Amino acid sequence: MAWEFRKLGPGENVAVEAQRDPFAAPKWAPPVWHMPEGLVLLVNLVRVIVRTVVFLVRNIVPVSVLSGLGWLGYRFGWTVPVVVLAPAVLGLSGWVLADRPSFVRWVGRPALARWRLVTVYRRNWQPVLVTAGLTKVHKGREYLPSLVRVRCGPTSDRVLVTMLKGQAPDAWEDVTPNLAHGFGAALVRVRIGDRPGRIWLEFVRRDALAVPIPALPIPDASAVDLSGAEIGRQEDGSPWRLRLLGTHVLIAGATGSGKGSVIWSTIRALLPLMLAGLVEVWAVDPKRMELSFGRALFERYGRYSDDPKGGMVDLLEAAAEDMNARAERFAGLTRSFTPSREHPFRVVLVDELAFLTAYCPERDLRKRAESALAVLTSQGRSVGYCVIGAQQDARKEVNNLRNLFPDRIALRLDEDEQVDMVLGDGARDRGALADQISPIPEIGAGVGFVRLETTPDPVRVRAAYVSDDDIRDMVALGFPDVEAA
Ligand SMILES: Nc1ncnc2c1ncn2[C@@H]1O[C@H](COP(=O)(O)OP(=O)(O)OP(=O)(O)O)[C@@H](O)[C@H]1O
Repeated sequence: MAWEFRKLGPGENVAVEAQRDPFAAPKWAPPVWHMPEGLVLLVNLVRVIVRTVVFLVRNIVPVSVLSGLGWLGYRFGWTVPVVVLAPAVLGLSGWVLADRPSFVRWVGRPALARWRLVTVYRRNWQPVLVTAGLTKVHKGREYLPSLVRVRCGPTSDRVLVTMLKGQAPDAWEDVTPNLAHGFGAALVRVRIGDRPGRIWLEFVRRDALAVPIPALPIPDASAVDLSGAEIGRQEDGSPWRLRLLGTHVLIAGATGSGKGSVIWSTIRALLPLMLAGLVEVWAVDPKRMELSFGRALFERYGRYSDDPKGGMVDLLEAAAEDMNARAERFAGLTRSFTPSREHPFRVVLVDELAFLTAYCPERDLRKRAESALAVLTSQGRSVGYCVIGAQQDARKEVNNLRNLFPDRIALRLDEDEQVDMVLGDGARDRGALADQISPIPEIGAGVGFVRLETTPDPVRVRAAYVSDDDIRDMVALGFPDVEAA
């Protein structure tokens, strides 16, 4: 449609639709006002002043320091600011040398957070959010979610965001790839914020778990905590502690995903208590691969079976029977379990659950194994029994005991829908991308996601790698008499 202007008087122009047809009804549009140049300049000047004041207030500390030093230099010469700065620089250097972690915590990280706030997040905030469709335009006005705070960790940034009124975290979860590319991060996860209407965006700058973690040192017996045995590292660099007391653990992962490293790191963490007679590991090893390496250890400090003709099922049934006897004995006496030599904490380790519950050709054995496992997992927690089951296939039809395992670990999985089957509904949307873990062993083996009790958000972890030599050393430690002979 073409428009033309009609001048009605000085400074009064009217925009009307250009019409070729002389008989058409006239169409009128609002007048276009002439804006005096001086007013335009004034408005722009006010804008610049407001922006400068906002910048100065937001950056009050660096601006005050720099202007103070500048003023000293101007008033008394450049040596004065240097003399003023020197003790501060010396003090900070001394701090770094004396206590680097506290310097990083109180100075390094906040300074990095400030820097990334200004140069990465605030700078790209509007264009990225507009492109990702997270802004709204209403009556010609653009509404933009606001950026509250940035915190920097060793490998990731956490950005606190106030969403638009009426927005939900799902809207952000749907566009995490856009946010990752927009802000130059490897990965973005959406976390619940400190109050309704707010979320934390976690921008992963680099993969802290990309390098294998060597086997952890065997702890002292007094340092072993059955409520949190250290078996690897979390993405934020803190130890990954696996709870064993009062729970059962399911480890799901495709072939080569590193289930063995989770199993062996757990045994390694328990070894001192096994040697002290306070923990027993009963191992069921249908694959005869992973666990057979430490067979001697289980036979001496627990039990071991790889017999497909019924030995493995017998072992499970013996465990269930013993557990029942223990439950009867403890009934009404105690509610919390403390391991002793008489009643050691018993870990029942099943390397491939699906073999016993789905693949075993004998129906009778399958049924017996399933019912022994169901008894152990449903009643064993409070009397010092913990079942650790590993399995390659997370599908429901393969393992319908899954829900009896309160704690579950998802290592690399073949399909995205298996993630929620293992970790529970919504886990993948909350960032548990177990199907995207690298199949290259050095990068992805032993890497997985867990859900901790304290937060519904899945946490990325990596188990330490216990090599064959490490296992040999552990076996040697378990047989000091043989070594001495
Ligand atoms: N935590 C780890 N860090 C680095 N490399 C690892 C780790 N765990 C395992 N690996 C490597 O990955 C390979 C596969 O590991 P592993 O045999 O434990 O997988 P799995 O899940 O038990 O497989 P399967 O189900 O086929 O037995 C191993 O050869 C090992 O070298």
